[in-house]
Amino acid sequence: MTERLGIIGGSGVYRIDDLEDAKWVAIDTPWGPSSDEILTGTLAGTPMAFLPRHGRGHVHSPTTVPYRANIDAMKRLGVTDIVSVSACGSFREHMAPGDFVIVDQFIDRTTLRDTSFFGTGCVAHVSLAHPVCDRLRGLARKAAEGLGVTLHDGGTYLAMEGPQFSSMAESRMFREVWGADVIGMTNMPEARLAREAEICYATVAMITDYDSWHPDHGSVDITEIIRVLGANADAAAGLVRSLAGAGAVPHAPCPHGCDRALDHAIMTLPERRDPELVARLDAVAGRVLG
Ligand SMILES: CSC[C@H]1O[C@H](OP(=O)(O)O)[C@H](O)[C@@H]1O
Ligand SMILES: Nc1ncnc2[nH]cnc12
Repeated sequence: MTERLGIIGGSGVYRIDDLEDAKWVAIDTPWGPSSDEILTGTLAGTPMAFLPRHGRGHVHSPTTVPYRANIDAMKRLGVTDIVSVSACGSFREHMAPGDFVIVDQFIDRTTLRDTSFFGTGCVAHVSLAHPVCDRLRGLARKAAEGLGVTLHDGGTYLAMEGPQFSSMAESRMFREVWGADVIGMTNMPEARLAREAEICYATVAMITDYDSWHPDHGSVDITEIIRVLGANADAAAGLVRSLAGAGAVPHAPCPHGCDRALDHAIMTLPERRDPELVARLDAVAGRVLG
């Protein structure tokens, strides 16, 4: 199968331009439909698969995004590496609206989502100590250089359930006590599921606001977020173009083992596995389930 670079576009990023042989394709998955059709094509010679996380027209809330279907569909299309381009609030004075942060860690505060492909009848435990693929992160950082935006190399992304923004007390706690740098609502469980599907994953956080902690910036305001996203549209498009030329695909074996995450992860004895669940795992875990 053709290997592809996957891009998951967040708020404000609903399509990518300049693809050769561009085609929106619907992929059937055992986890239901993905957020939208997936845009396939070639950019800078690289086969691509682009998925608007919330769907074109922003249909899905952070809670109702079908994360499992999205990752499964990307896997079925041959995606080996996914870069998420996401709108985020900032907990750091020096990470200002308009800046990009190349995230390297996550804290998961989501509560209402399916967080795993595995379960009763096929139990698996993958490592998530380093949820971001360091090689892909390096490529994303390089791709973001020269876009004319201020870049921050490394940062902890806190994923909240939403859809409401944080209270000021939460915002202060996340920043002062928990050490988070940016906040969003979507990259978990996406990163967990990508790891289970043995897909390298990295996030470029586009800072849109100072959340609710900053004494000089009042509380987070969606109108302002949309304004910043609009102002960043060219930089986001430039990022995707240079990511395509960054060499993630064709995919060499991942030095961090993201693409072998299931090697020793499945605990359930073959004779005790649920055939229905095993069948649903054909794309995600077919490599190890046979
Ligand atoms: C439009 S502000 C809140 C919304 O934006 C972010 O989405 P995404 O990560 O898909 O760019 C955030 O997580 C919320 O879903
Ligand atoms: N302050 C914020 N909190 C959560 N998600 C966001 N997305 C953009 N800004 C955000």
